[in-house]
Amino acid sequence: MIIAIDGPAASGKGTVAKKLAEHLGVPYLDTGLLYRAVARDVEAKSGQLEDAAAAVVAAQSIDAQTLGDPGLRGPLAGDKASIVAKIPAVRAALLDYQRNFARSGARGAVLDGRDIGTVVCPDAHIKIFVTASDEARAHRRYLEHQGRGEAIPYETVLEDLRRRDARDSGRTIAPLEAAADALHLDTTNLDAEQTFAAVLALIAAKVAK
Ligand SMILES: Nc1ncnc2c1ncn2[C@@H]1O[C@H](COP(=O)(O)OP(=O)(O)OP(=O)(O)O)[C@@H](O)[C@H]1O
Ligand SMILES: Nc1ccn([C@@H]2O[C@H](COP(=O)(O)O)[C@@H](O)[C@H]2O)c(=O)n1
Repeated sequence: MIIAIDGPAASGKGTVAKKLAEHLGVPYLDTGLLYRAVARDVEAKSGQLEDAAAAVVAAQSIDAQTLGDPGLRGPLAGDKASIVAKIPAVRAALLDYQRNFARSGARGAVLDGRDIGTVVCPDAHIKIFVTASDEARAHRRYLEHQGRGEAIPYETVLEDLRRRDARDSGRTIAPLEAAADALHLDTTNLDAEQTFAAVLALIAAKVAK
């Protein structure tokens, strides 16, 4: 069973996707890391995030071993990722990687991102679009930064999130949007455990249909 989980930044999709994959015993891919890695590599090579040719080379040579790089975390890496993510040839170059991953698990896989249900795995058995209010998402990310000892003001975090969401939703190719057949989950008033329980309930209801 392929499960596609999409949603805006800090909606909690990665947390629930990872937990779900562990629960089901299937592989999990955080596809945002691919775009973050492309931004890191293109910047190291050409210094220009908008250098489409260099970005495509970086996308074609993604090294899974480097996706755990702590330098890929954080708001700056996310912002840079959203710049290379607007380049159509980069998205095309990452498609095979993501689709091969989705097919790699004998019993399925869980992928999270922005376009998994719409573009990467349009035939996914389950699609979930996770949202939360801007303020709830910013608060979560603010706490996350604090936990890492990074003192970023809440207002800055909120502005960063909104700017990135606008870029992701407004791009012409594979924008952040729910697939027509996605199940929607608003996690504004749910903690991570409640979100996981809600996702399991959505899946059970869909499978029972
Ligand atoms: N339901 C929840 N309630 C409160 N906090 C949550 C919830 N889900 C996740 N979190 C916390 O919120 C932060 C963002 O969660 P997460 O990284 O899963 O979001 P995301 O949607 O995958 O973000 P991104 O797309 O930027 O990677 C993390 O610190 C996480 O621990
Ligand atoms: N399927 C995806 C996943 C991510 N992106 C872009 O990467 C940025 C970083 O993603 P995170 O999930 O790690 O925050 C994101 O803002 C998108 O621009 C994408 O386009 N498609």
